Order: sequence, then structure tokens, then C-alpha cells
Amino acid sequence: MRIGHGYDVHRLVEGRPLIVGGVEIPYEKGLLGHSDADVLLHAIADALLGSVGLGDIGLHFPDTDARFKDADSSLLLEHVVQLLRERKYRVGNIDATIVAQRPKMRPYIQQMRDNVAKICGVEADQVNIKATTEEGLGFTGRGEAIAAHAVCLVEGMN
Ligand SMILES: Nc1ccn([C@@H]2O[C@H](COP(=O)(O)O)[C@@H](O)[C@H]2O)c(=O)n1
Ligand SMILES: C[C@@]1(CO)OP(=O)(O)OP(=O)(O)OC[C@H]1O
Repeated sequence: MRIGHGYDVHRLVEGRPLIVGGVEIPYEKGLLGHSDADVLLHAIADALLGSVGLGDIGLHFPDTDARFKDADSSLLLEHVVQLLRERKYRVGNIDATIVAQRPKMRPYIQQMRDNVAKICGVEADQVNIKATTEEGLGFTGRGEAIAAHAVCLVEGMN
């Protein structure tokens, strides 16, 4: 069994869709990035890569590579899960926190869990997703960005 940790931040800007955990959330701003900037899936991908000592998503999907321009982060996470499988590891559980002053994530959390579970090939109860504000403090509190933290356990398949 191994443990991994991931953290990501993307800036909120006008004129971009807001996609978090594979769910498009109606909001006046969206996350800026080379890909679809799905901050939650990026943090989860980094946690999984970290758990097996495979670096981070920037290493596997460089933001200088046109193939990843506006990429669907679900596909990036799918690729990461495949890398784990090739090394004979499967996801045990994932716990993640979205840090956002606004919008309210709660209505979309179950859909995010279902999406992540499906991509990782596990049950929804192996994926927990939470949201918190930072009480108006800092860059998330000012609504300038959304951050996400994730931890995971992966299990060896013998
Ligand atoms: N963007 C967010 C932030 C929070 N929530 C939910 O509200 C609860 C209270 O948040 P606090 O930051 O005041 O602790 C939190 O536990 C979440 O359930 C949310 O849905 N979306
Ligand atoms: C996913 C990638 C690749 O499109 O781009 P971004 O969407 O900018 O995301 P980030 O979390 O900054 O780092 C990984 C990148 O290489």
C-alpha cells in the first residue's frame, strides 16, 4: 500500500467554462489553464502519480505540448490510472478538498464523486470530495482562484 498527495490552483477568469471534477458548473467565471484547468482532477492525478513515484502531471502532460491544449482532464486522469495499472497498483481510496469562496460546490459533489470513481474504476464510496471556503481570506477567499488538495491510498495487485 502506498500514499500520495496532490495540490493544484487555477486562476478564475471571465470567458472560460468552470469545470471541476468533470462537472461544468454554471458560474460567471471559469478556470484558466492550458487544459480545461480542472483543478480537482489535476490534484487527484498528482496524488496518484505521487503514490507510485511517477512525478506530476506537468511531467506527463507538458503545458508546452499542443496535444494538451484545452484537454479534457478526465482523459489525463484516465491515463494516470492506466500508468498505475501497468505497475500493478489500483486505487484504494481518494479524499479531496476543493477550496473555493464561490460558487457553492455541494450540489455538484455527488456527480464529481461518480465521475472520479468511474475514471478510477472504483466505487463512489472509495472517493470522498469536500469543499470549503477560506472565509474570505487569501487568493481563494478573494475569488481570484480555486485550489484543490487530494490524498490517496493505492493498493498493490498481486
Ligand atoms: N465552495 C464551497 C464552499 C463550501 N461549501 C460547503 O459549505 C460548507 C461550509 O463551508 P465553510 O468554508 O464555511 O466551512 C462546507 O462544509 C461545504 O459543505 C460548498 O459547498 N462550496
Ligand atoms: C494539465 C496541463 C497540460 O495541459 O496544463 P494546465 O491546464 O495549465 O494545468 P496545470 O495544473 O498548470 O499543469 C499541468 C499541465 O501541464
